[in-house]
Amino acid sequence: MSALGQYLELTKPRVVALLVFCAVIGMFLAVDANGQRVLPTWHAVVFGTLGIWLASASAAAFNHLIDQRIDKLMARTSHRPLATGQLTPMQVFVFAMVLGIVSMLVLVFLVNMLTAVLTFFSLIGYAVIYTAYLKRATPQNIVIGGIAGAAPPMLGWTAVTDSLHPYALQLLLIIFVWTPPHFWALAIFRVDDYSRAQVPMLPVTHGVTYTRWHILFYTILLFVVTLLPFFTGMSGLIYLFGAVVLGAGFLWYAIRLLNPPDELFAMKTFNYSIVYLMVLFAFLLADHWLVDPVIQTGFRFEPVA
Ligand code: HEM
Ligand SMILES: CC(C)=CCC/C(C)=C/CC/C(C)=C/COP(=O)(O)OP(=O)(O)O
Repeated sequence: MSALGQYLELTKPRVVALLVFCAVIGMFLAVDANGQRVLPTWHAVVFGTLGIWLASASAAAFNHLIDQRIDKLMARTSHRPLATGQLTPMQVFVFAMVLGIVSMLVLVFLVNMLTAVLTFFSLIGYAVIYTAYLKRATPQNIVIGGIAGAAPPMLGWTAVTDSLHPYALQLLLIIFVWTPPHFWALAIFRVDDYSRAQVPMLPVTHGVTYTRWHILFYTILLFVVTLLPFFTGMSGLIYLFGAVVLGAGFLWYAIRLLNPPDELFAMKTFNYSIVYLMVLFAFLLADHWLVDPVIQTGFRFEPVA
């Protein structure tokens, strides 16, 4: 792989693509203090996206740096630039720092301080709190660490409005509850990797059966949490339809995973989780802009004056 390809690999491009997709949708879901739709300025969209993307890429590069010992031991990650020695730790450190600093400059000077601060906490939350500490400390690592990965729609929202709205926190909550079934499905498939590297992921510490039940529990919780945008008046019937159909699909996978038909089923569940989140957010967006708010149902959130 070319040097450019190696650096690109450090940024976890596919994961970060979905993070940024959710952030951009967060921008286009923003409402003002009166609950009216806000059309974001091109300035907020371009620089907000750039800043959030650079910060996520920086966090991903720091994760490569801190996890190099673990990555070398796992089949899934053994090809990574640091694991193979194609890049040096110093190169990765400088790259991660440059991305992080540029992202902060963009957000502080071209977006707003609130988004910069929240993005900074997300970067530290993933790169330091999750990677350097939680990942090695507890099987609840990805549940708690999931808060950082769940932040992007909220960051997109604040990039546009410069204020935090309960609706934005609802979007964070959706990704937060989605993360455990997303990750544990993969961890079941890769349990040998994690046990070889002695990372205390749930299937290693508590076994695969226990993890399957946890996936089902979080998938039920996710089904309930994804109804919130409808019942708080943030979204309408188009979204409700999408959330119920997608959620029923996820439940089908989670229930089947208790007695999987084949070895690959956990991986299929993991792949579904990614399609699920992408399409769910597309439904939020479509619902927000395609339907006249007057015919939306549900209860509209009334801000406190
Ligand atoms: C703490 C939270 C999370 C953990 C522990 C986690 C874990 C993982 C792992 C281990 C992979 C496999 C990566 C690879 O093989 O390269 C993965 C893939 C992926 N994750 Fe997550 N994830 C988390 C949160 C998220 C979030 C918040 C998003 C997006 C909103 C996301 C989107 C994706 C995507 C799109 C892939 C597929 C990448 C590919 O095809 O290579 N993840 N995740
Ligand atoms: C600023 C901001 C929004 C930051 C969020 C950063 C970010 C890239 C979150 C995604 C979460 C993720 C890929 C976790 C996997 O880490 P892992 O170490 O468990 O997986 P690995 O073994 O594939 O490295």
